Amino acid sequence: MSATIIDGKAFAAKVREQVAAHVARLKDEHGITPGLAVVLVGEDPASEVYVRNKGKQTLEAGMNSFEHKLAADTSEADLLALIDQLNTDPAVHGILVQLPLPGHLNSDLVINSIDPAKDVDGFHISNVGLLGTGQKSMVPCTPLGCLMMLRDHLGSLSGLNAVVVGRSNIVGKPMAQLLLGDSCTVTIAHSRTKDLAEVCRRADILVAAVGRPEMIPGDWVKPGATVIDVGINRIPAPEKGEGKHRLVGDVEFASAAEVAGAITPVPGGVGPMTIACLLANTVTACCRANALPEPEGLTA
Ligand SMILES: Nc1nc(=O)c2c([nH]1)NC[C@@H]1CN(c3ccc(C(=O)N[C@@H](CCC(=O)O)C(=O)O)cc3)C=[N+]21
Repeated sequence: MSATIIDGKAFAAKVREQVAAHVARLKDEHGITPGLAVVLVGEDPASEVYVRNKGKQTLEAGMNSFEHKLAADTSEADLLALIDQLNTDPAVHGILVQLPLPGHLNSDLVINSIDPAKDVDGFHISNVGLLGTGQKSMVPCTPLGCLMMLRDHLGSLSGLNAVVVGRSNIVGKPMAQLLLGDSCTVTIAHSRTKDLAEVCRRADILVAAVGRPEMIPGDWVKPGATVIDVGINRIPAPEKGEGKHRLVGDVEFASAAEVAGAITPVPGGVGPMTIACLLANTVTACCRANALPEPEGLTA
């Protein structure tokens, strides 16, 4: 293995320290405590673990955490009423509605009912439009975390060929916008892309966000490239015992690490950075709501 491992877990811990320091200052100097509300509809066990981790890290950073767990059959009207209440609650600076929502709920409608200033996921159409036009916005947490790691590792991204594999609204598209904002030449590839391997081999920066376990082998990676693996896929691991699972990314780590200049591992890469950026976005939203200076280095 020749690649540098980009330690997202350690990086995320540093980001959380910066967040905590800023939160302490907001409390001391202004008597303000940032608050994050997380809304979970239904009882997906994986989501519950994730929501619990977010709540724990929010409190550890000195912020308030408000968890709202609703039944799987909650009506759209009830969910919209809760969001309305959170929109007007001055103690709530950030609102996250855990996705995916149960099928009977229109997630576009729900997301777009969140006050854009409190939309710490950056999924509201108004934030999407602001990001796309290079204006100040709330930036989606996963792509923001990827950008922080890329800037930290590479310094300038200017002029580099970036290939984003995956075109989702939550990762692929906003990631492409951020890379364009840092003057990369950006290609968005996806499952229908012709000669995907060739396209990937041109990438100085390869971001994999397709959600298919180990889909990208090492021989699709340009020697020396920086590889960001967004995938978090749970696959059976009979070698660990019956019914056991392990996490893998969208990139075949062992072979890619032979070729890449740097690579993020799964777990311990993009995942922890996503949660750290959620906390960072909550502080940013709180500062903006109170017309106070924003934390430096924690926004795009
Ligand atoms: N509105 C909304 N916003 C989200 O940001 C959002 C969401 N809905 N729905 C669910 C997904 C999933 N997600 C993860 C974040 C961090 C880890 C993470 O920290 N993973 C650890 C491993 C955790 C483990 O061991 O299971 C790691 O990669 O090292 C995982 C998953 C955010 N999501």
